[in-house]
Amino acid sequence: MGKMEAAGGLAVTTGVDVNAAVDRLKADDVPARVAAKDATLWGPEAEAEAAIRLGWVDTFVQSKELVEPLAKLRADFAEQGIDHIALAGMGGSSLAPEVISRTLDLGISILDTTDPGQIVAELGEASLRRTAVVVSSKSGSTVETDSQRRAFEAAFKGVGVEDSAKRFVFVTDPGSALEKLANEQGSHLFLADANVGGRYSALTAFGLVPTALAGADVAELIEQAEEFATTIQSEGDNPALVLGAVIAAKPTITIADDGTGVVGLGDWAEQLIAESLGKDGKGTLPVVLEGPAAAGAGGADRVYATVGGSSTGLPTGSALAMPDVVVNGPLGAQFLAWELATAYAGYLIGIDPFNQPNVTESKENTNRILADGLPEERPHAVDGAVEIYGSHADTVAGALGEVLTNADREDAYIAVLAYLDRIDDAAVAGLRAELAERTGAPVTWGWGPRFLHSTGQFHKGGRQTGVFVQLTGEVGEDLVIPGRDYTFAGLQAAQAAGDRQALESRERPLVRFHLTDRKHGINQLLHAVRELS
Ligand SMILES: O=P(O)(O)OC[C@H]1O[C@](O)(CO)[C@@H](O)[C@@H]1O
Repeated sequence: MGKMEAAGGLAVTTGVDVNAAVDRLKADDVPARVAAKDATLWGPEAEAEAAIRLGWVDTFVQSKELVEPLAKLRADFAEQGIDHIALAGMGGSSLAPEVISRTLDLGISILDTTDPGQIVAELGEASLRRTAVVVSSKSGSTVETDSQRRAFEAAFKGVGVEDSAKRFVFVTDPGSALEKLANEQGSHLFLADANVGGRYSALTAFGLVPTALAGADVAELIEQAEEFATTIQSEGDNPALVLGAVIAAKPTITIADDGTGVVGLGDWAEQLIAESLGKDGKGTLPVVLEGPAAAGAGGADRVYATVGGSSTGLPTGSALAMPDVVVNGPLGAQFLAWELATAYAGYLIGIDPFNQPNVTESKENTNRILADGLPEERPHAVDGAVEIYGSHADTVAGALGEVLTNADREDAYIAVLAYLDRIDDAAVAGLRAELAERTGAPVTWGWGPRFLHSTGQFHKGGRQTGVFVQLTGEVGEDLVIPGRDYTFAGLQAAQAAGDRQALESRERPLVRFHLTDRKHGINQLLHAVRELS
């Protein structure tokens, strides 16, 4: 399948012709300049941010200091009968732990949501008694994370857990409100390297604290990164350089696990690529696939990547869609390789890979809605358990048909944004592949509010060709957020409405399906899409 470059335990094999881009990166000395943390590389406007965001290039070496204290804390927890880890965190503060947890089968509960049902499900008494909660936030002020922390605190107290502050492990940057709170209430505290942005923080305290507490051998992950780091400036095989050129090569990159041992890296890489590269009206759109050769994997406008743990570089994808690039190697090496590659792609595309200028807009809209109330909206039509907004159609099938028509133009992509429970409502994600089968456009799936910290940046800051489908749903059991005058359902609805306003202000088509009964509504959506040709 074209050429393979392998070094430091990781192999990148690709049929995409990236020779010119790789030559440019080499001629401009980009690998050496990134290794030397040269903040001038992405231009004068990016310099100030880059100066405080390049720590990830080697900070994993310092991360070794975490290994012993984390082993001790895990043993202390075990002595107290605490053997389950829940993680409250969004975006870069939870996506790397999720990949590590899935790859090593650690069973960490990741709460990157405001869906009340998903949170209530974590608060059962039996599970609470054996749970420690890692609260991870670089800024210390992310609303979802803060709300989740408050819910756990109240729940621990509610079931009579003594000294509940000691059930919390905070991971944050020095000087944040979370650091202050940890010190005030006596919770466990791990401070992260402030010179690493959230999406580049996999091998810092953010990636390692929750996973080590759940039993991961994080020393091994660090060693894998260290081995791979020896290749950064290689004049010979340089897999990260090739991967960077591949990421920059086409408007879209689709990503699937190849089934050889790294599970779910696509969700993490999605945030890294979307927030780093989706801005200034350009960038690469990442699309996470359900598996090898899923619908919409390949196409002239996209690079299809598979990721696996085996270092043989042999793809296991079906003959239906052979990958354009195969990235094989252990997880620690994968993290560093994709981070380097994204920074290189930013250089090639001419984008600052360290800021996320459009993320705040939806957050500000949400805050305003929480203060002033939800905007008055009436559905255009009601079809069974589904209210339809933002469409001229009277049926779900008709409205989905409009989505396909809107996406029937060069450069368009479809984004389905589901503010639902990604565990209980998981079946609805089948909509992505169904839409992908029926259109030539890339189709990306996002669970709200999780995607707001990932592809949300691209949708508002990248190429303005998105066709959006927003899904919201009635809530069964709501949950108060202690100390706040809104509930989780209120926050979730305000986030959906805030993002809707941000997208609509760009005059992008957005149809919203509100499920008045989630199970029935999901069945209806899936049934309706299958009726479309
Ligand atoms: O770790 P924090 O500060 O809670 O931020 C979580 C996420 O929110 C963002 O800042 C913006 O969406 C991401 O870049 C980040 O990973």
